[in-house]
Amino acid sequence: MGRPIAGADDRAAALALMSVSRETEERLARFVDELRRWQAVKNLVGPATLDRVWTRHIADSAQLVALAPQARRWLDLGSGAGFPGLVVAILLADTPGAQVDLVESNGRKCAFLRAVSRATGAPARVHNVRIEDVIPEFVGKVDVVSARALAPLTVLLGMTKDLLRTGTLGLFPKGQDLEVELTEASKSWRIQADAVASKTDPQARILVVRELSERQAHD
Ligand SMILES: C[S@@+](CC[C@H](N)C(=O)[O-])C[C@H]1O[C@@H](n2cnc3c(N)ncnc32)[C@H](O)[C@@H]1O
Repeated sequence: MGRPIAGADDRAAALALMSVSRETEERLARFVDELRRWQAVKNLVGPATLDRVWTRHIADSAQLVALAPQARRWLDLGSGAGFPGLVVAILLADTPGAQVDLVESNGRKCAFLRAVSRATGAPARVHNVRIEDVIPEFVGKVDVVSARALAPLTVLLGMTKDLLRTGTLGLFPKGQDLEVELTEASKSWRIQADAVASKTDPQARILVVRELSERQAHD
C-alpha cells in the first residue's frame, strides 16, 4: 500500500481486497475490537501497526486463503496475535471440516487467541507450546503450514521439513529480502516454490512451497 491510511478508510481498503460475507466481516470486526481492547494492557502487536490493522494484518493474512482454496486443515506457527492463522480460521468458519491449529509459545498471546476464537466461533485450536515439540503430531495431517514473521527461510524450512516433504503446502509471507533468503536456503534445500505478489504490500511476496528435499553432499 502507499500512504498510510487509518480508521474507517483502512477497514474499507482492506475489505476491498477481500471477498467476505457480512457475517465474516462482523467476526473480523470483533477480532479487531478485542485486539484493541487487549492491546491497551497486553501489547500484542507493534503499536505503530494498530492504526492500519485492517490492511496490515487482516487483509495481509486473509490473502493466503485464495492460495489454497481447497485446504481445510491449516497449521499456523508462531501465530502471535493471530496472523495469519486466526484470520484464516475466521474466513473458514462456515466451511465444513475446517480446522486451524495455532502454535504459540507466549501464554499471554495464547489467552488472547483463545478468547477471540470463542468470541467469533472460529474453528481454531490453540497450542501453548514450542513449535519444535509439536511438528511430529501434524505430519500427514495438515494441508497447509503457514508462518509469518517467524524466522528466516532456512530456519523455517528446517522447522517444517517433515511437513513439506510429505505433501503439506507451505505458505510463508516474506518481505523484500526474499531473494537473499532463497539464495541462502537453496544451499541446503532443493525447493519447488512460487513467489506470489502480496496484495497489501508492493515490497512483499508470499512464498508458496510445493516440494522440499534436502541437498546431499554431492549436489
Ligand atoms: C514476530 S512474532 C509474529 C507473530 C505473527 N505471526 C505475526 O505475523 O504478527 C513471532 C511469534 O512467534 C512466537 N514464537 C517464536 N518462536 C517460537 C517457537 N519456537 N515456538 C512457538 N512460538 C514461537 C513468538 O512468541 C511470537 O509471538
